[in-house]
Amino acid sequence: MIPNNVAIIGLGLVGGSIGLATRAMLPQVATTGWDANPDVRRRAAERGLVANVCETAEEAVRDADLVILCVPVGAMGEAAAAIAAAVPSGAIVSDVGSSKRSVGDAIAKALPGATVIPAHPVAGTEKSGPDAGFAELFRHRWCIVTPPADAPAEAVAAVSDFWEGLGAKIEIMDPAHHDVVLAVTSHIPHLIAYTIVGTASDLEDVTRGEVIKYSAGGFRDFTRIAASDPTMWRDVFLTNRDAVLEVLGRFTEDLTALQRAIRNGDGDTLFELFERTRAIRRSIIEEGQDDARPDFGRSDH
Ligand SMILES: NC(=O)C1=CN([C@@H]2O[C@H](COP(=O)(O)OP(=O)(O)OC[C@H]3O[C@@H](n4cnc5c(N)ncnc54)[C@H](O)[C@@H]3O)[C@@H](O)[C@H]2O)C=CC1
Ligand SMILES: O=C(O)C(=O)Cc1ccc(O)cc1
Repeated sequence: MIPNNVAIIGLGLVGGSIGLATRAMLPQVATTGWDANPDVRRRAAERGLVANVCETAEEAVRDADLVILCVPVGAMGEAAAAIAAAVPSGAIVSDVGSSKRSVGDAIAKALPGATVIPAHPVAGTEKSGPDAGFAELFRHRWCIVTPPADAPAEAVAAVSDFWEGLGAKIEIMDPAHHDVVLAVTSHIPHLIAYTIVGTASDLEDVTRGEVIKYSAGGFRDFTRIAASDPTMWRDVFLTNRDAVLEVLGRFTEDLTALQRAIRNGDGDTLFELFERTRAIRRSIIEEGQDDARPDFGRSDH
C-alpha cells in the first residue's frame, strides 16, 4: 500500500526528485520536507520540491507514515537523530544512501524500535543541490530495497509500492551484497574517474589547456563522473570501505596484468579483454539501460 504522508529530509538532487516525482505521479500523497541548509529550504519552496517545506525536522515528520532520509551517507545518523523525538511510532523510516550496511546500522542506532527499511534508487547524475532534481529521475531505473532480516513484510511492500509509483523497478537485496555489487558497478568507476582526471591535471608534460582542448570522448565522459559531489562521494568511500577495498584489490591486479601485456607486446591478452568488455556493453544496451534511452532531464549530452 502506498503511504499517505511522505516526509523528505534533505532536499538536494535525490530528495528534490522524490518530491517532484511524488507530486507529479502520486498526487494523492502529501509531501513535506526539511533540509539543514536554510538556502536549500528557500530554493526548495520556490521550486515546489515538496508541498510543504518546514522550518524544523520535527515539524516535517510529525504526520508522516514514510520518512525518507536523503542526505549524504555520512550524515544519515545525524539526520535520523534530528527526527527521533517527533517521528510517529507507526511510521516507516527509509533512506536513499548509496551504501547500505553502515547506513542501515546508523539509522537503526539513532531510532531504536523504529521500522527501518533502507533503499537505494540506482539513478542519479553528477549534479547536486535543490536545482538539480527532476520528476523523471527514477523512471525505469532500479531501486534496491535492503530490509533487515526481521523487517515486517507490509513495511517492505509499502516502500516498494512507493518507489514503483515513481516509476522504479524493485529488487530486494541483502545490504552486504548490495555494497559489493555497487562497489563494482558504481563506487570503483567513480574512483577511477576521479583518479584519471586528477592524474591528467597533474602531468608535468601535458598542460591543463591541452587536457581541456583535446579531451575526446573517453576523457570527457570521465570528467562528467569526476564532477560528482565531493561530500557525497567522500562519504560513500568511507562507509563502504571493506567492499571498495576488496574490489579495488582485484582491479589493481587486473590493471597490473594489462600493464604487463602492454610491456610484453601481448596483443592477444588485450584483444581478448576488449572483446569480452564489448559484449558486456552490448548486453547492457539490449536490456535498455544504455545512454541511448530517453534522456530524462539530463542536459550534458
Ligand atoms: N547523486 C546521486 O546521483 C545519487 C545519490 N544517492 C544518495 O542520495 C543521498 C543524497 O544525495 P544527493 O541528493 O545527490 O545530495 P545533495 O547534495 O544534492 O543533497 C543532500 C542535501 O542534504 C542536506 N543535508 C546534509 N546533511 C543534512 C542533515 N544532517 N540534515 C538535513 N539535511 C542535510 C544538504 O544540505 C543537501 O541539500 C546520498 O546519500 C547519496 O549517496 C543515491 C542515488 C543517486
Ligand atoms: O551520474 C552517474 O553516472 C551516476 O552513477 C549516478 C549515481 C550516483 C550514485 C548512485 O548511488 C547512483 C547513481
